[in-house]
Amino acid sequence: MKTITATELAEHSSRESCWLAVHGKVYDVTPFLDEHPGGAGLLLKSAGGDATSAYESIHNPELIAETLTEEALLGEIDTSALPSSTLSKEEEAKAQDEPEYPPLSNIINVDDFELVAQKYLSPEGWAYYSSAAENETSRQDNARLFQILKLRPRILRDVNSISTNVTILGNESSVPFFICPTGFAKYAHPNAELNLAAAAGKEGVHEIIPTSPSMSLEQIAQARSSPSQTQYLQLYVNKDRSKALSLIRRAEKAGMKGLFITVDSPVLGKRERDDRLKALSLGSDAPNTGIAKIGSSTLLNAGLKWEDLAWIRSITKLPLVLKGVQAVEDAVLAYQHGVEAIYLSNHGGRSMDTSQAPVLTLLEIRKYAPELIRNPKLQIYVDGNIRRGTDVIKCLALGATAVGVGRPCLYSMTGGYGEDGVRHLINILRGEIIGNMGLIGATSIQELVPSMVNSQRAEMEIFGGVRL
Ligand SMILES: Cc1cc2nc3c(=O)[nH]c(=O)nc-3n(C[C@H](O)[C@H](O)[C@H](O)COP(=O)(O)O)c2cc1C
Repeated sequence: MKTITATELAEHSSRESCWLAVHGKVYDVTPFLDEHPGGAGLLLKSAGGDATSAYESIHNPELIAETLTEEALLGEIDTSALPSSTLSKEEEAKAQDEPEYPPLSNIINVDDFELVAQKYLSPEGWAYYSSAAENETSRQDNARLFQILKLRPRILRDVNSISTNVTILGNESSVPFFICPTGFAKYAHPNAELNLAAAAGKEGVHEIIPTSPSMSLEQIAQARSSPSQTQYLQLYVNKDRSKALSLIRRAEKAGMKGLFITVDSPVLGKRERDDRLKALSLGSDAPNTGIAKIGSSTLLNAGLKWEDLAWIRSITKLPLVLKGVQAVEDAVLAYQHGVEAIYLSNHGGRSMDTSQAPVLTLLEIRKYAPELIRNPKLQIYVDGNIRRGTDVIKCLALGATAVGVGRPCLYSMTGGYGEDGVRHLINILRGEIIGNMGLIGATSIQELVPSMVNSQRAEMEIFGGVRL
């Protein structure tokens, strides 16, 4: 392959001729400038120089080969000849002046991690992680529902020995919560999904890997701490069936134990904080494009239908979960279509704003289709602002098998905490679950029963017009 010098590279730093170096290879991205989902401005920022860290902070290493034509690859460059940092003087000064983050022993609840994340993350990273759709009403409502559900502790039961074990899709988990799939984990830590995998394995927790992680599925599978560690793949079913099939085959080969098919985002929710920030930083030529749009442009499939489940079922033996069920009617349909589990979620409020909180959907199912609750053929998972052990206990008592934790897992890696931060987060939640199970009078998850939750106020919000 041809060798390109740093001087030669630097000569191509304009819209008319834009070359970039990524991982020691030089690409001519001029014809791709206007197709880049993040806008030409992002590419031009690194034009004529090394774009590796900018590329890596967002993209999966495989994406470049999948996206650019063979002709775009011009040659190799000796990376030691390139300037070691593309940071501006102000950015370098800021980096040296990094704020100190508290030791993990000072982080005593899940929300403490959010405060660190807000300080640590770049404005883009913070907007992408923390934002939700439109007025962010659903994100806030997910939290409000947990506030109006009240607990009814039972007394004088021997709670000396408490077990939090559950079985999720036939696999043992030490706790009734798992790590949700989340994209762009590298904003939080350079080792991103490797931290999540290692921490989950050491703590006996399951994790769901997103369709488009920031490193390859195979690398994440290799980060397991034991071969029996449980990982699942979240699937945005690609419009192109051959691509969907090839990802499913990779998931099987990499030992994933189930497919979580995301169904709450046929199109992308309008994330205004995310879009606004990108629009500002890229200037007037930028499309109205936040990180979410960049990441999802090739993933979402607006044409996906119930009938497509039969095709997925026909090509794999992996258990299927529908992630993003938001109404009892769809819970019943999912059951009729024979999926192994439904996952009640509004995507952390990031898809449709004012969509009801998943725990309200759980109450809706209890009211209209109680036969689905604790049904041996169907597990139910819930997510959306699970931040306390009591939130977990409320969902389980009302019939969920397990719950998902999203943003906090990303936040827990920030501040340089990495894998230790994720382990600390898991143990904070585990401790709160054990403590509150003791207080409520339950020694196992099975002993958490609906009468331990006073859901009367929340039930007044259940939709009255359901016809099944
Ligand atoms: C930054 C971020 C990225 C996400 N990426 C995905 C994704 O790629 N696929 C998916 O199914 N859900 C994704 N989600 C949704 C989560 O899986 C989960 O449903 C939600 O975050 C749960 O709410 P919580 O963050 O309040 O715990 C993402 C959420 C966040 C915050």
